[in-house]
Amino acid sequence: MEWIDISRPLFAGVPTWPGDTPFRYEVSWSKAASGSVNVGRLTMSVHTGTHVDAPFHVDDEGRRAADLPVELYVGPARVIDVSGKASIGADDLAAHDLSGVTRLLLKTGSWTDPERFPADICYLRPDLPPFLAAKGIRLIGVDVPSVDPLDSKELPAHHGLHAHDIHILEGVVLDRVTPGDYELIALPLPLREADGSPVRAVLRRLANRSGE
Ligand SMILES: Nc1ccccc1C(=O)C[C@H](N)C(=O)O
Ligand SMILES: [Zn+2]
Ligand SMILES: [Zn+2]
Repeated sequence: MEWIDISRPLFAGVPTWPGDTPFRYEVSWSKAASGSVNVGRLTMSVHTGTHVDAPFHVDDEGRRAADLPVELYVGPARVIDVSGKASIGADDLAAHDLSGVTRLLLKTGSWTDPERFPADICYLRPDLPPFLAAKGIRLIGVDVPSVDPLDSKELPAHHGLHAHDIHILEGVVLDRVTPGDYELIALPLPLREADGSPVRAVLRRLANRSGE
């Protein structure tokens, strides 16, 4: 089985959260100047492209990127299609059998133009975190830049997920991914202070178990 890259490419001009630090890569020391190598430097918000939020993003006492348990970001994951909805709550997932699922990726299809930051996205309603926690889910992934509405200041989904110890993966690309069971790798960098981290996220199909 092939690995499917579900990461967004990072380049100058990659869509970023309005007002946040633009992505930049520059060769700070060129091969010509150094006589031996090109050496690059990155400037970016950690919430760019495909990334994880660390609890410190919404909680001053919360864990930083380097404290995130690697086990959470490697292992079986279920991809489900929830496209065509303005938001997702417990009702929307009631028809899905999520027994045994610890990592859940929601294909909302609501970030349609990868070249632009979306104007409107499918978000998670406040009744979703307790529902997911009751199912045993520990990691939720979405194909949009946030689990909350883009204009939200209170961030109920971020706080609700954090309160239920469910970790957040944002900005995955699921357009080419068929719903089903996969092996996921989406490891954060060991950034000691950071409130999140870019990740390289990949999926590999697992042998079919359920009929989904
Ligand atoms: N970059 C920002 C700048 C200002 C305010 C919010 C953000 C965010 O990134 C929030 C988003 N819910 C996120 O976790 O990615
Ligand atoms: Zn984020
Ligand atoms: Zn977030």
